[in-house]
Amino acid sequence: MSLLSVDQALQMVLGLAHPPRAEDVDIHDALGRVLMRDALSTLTQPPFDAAAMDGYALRSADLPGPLRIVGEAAAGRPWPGTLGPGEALRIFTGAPVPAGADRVVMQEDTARDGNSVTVTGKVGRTHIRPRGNDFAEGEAVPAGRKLSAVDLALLAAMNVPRVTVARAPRVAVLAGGDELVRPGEVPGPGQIISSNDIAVAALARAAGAEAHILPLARDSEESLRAAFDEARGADLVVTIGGASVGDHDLIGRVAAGLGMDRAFHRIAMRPGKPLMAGRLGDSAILGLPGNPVSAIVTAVLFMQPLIRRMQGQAEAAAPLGHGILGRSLPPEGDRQHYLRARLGEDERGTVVEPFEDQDSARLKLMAEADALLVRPAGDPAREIGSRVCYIPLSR
Ligand SMILES: Nc1nc2c(c(=O)[nH]1)N[C@H]1C(S)=C(S)[C@@H](COP(=O)(O)OP(=O)(O)OC[C@H]3O[C@@H](n4cnc5c(N)ncnc54)[C@H](O)[C@@H]3O)O[C@H]1N2
Ligand code: MOO
Repeated sequence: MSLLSVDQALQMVLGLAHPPRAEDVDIHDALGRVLMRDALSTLTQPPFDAAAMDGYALRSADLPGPLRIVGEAAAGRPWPGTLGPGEALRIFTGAPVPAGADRVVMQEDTARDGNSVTVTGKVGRTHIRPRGNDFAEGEAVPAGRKLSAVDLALLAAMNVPRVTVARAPRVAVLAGGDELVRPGEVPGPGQIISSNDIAVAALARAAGAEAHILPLARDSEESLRAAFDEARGADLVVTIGGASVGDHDLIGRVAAGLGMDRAFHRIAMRPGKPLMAGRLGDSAILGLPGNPVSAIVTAVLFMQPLIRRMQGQAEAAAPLGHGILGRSLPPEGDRQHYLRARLGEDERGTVVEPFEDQDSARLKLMAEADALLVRPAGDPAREIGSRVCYIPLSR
């Protein structure tokens, strides 16, 4: 039987997402959250025609003067009058431009003599920011948007102190294996440090989740059942390891015993063939392979998109870039291949240079990669300079 393609598997994984749940949060707490309702500006910005430069507000018809200075306006200190013929107002950036004036002349282009000012330079732009030229009352930051630092500033300027966002999906990360100990502990004979759960939880958080790393499970059904019990209530349970065909690969068996409705448990992907997905009670479940690179690649390709979809993001899949191949490659096998690669630039554009060694246990090489070069199953041999797709890896 042929294995599911990566695209088919991704659609099934995205289908595991529950509809996003709404909560209201203060904008201070909204970084990286996904808006569920349009956030509507309660203000127009600027609220008045505003000076864009320090200088003098005046009437173009009076140029070049001399003009009589009748007062002063600064940001937060408007001048209440109307400018008459032959008059100028000393004005500072951000101040309301008074009625009657149609331009601000920079002070560098003027000569002042006591209470009068003459324009000495060439006048060009009006240096007035018209009311509403940034945004108008009622304009929206649209639903579906993942809020950046700049978006938070925009919401603040719009006087929107609270927003309705998708609740952060709760993700429980479950690593298991008798060989694993925690960072800082001293590994015994045959033991290594558990690293995958650290990366997977961080990737989950980067996609907007609240991630919780469970205690390390041992290679026994009892230990795994206890771990699943602790994961109860999570929107998504992500297991790591124990997914392949070895005698100790228990995850699938234990999850099945607990009633998991499995969507698939192997896909045509390299690395990452032993990927599993399904549903366990109210939780989605993703079983990532144990090899460090395989766990991280499948987390980027499946877990992060699922977390994004759980927050209502339409564009959930990992983004694709296009570039030029930096080294020749032999024909591909029957699984879609994600090769760790470095990105460079030359006159042809982005150059994608895959590493020679693609061992899925080499974490340090993975850490040196900027991108995953994507090669479809059955891709023929490729020459240097071929056009290729890649998934950028954020640092
Ligand atoms: N006979 C076969 N053997 C294997 C196959 C296969 O198809 N037939 N597939 C290989 C592939 S591909 C992968 S990927 C691995 C996946 O195996 P598991 O998901 O069952 O993972 P484990 O056996 O538990 O571990 C594999 C490897 O990764 C290390 N590991 C596990 N968890 C962590 C962790 N949290 N942090 C760091 N390292 C971890 C573990 O010690 C093993 O070295 O199976 C191949 N074998
Ligand atoms: O499928 Mo494994 O994930 O190649 O290392």
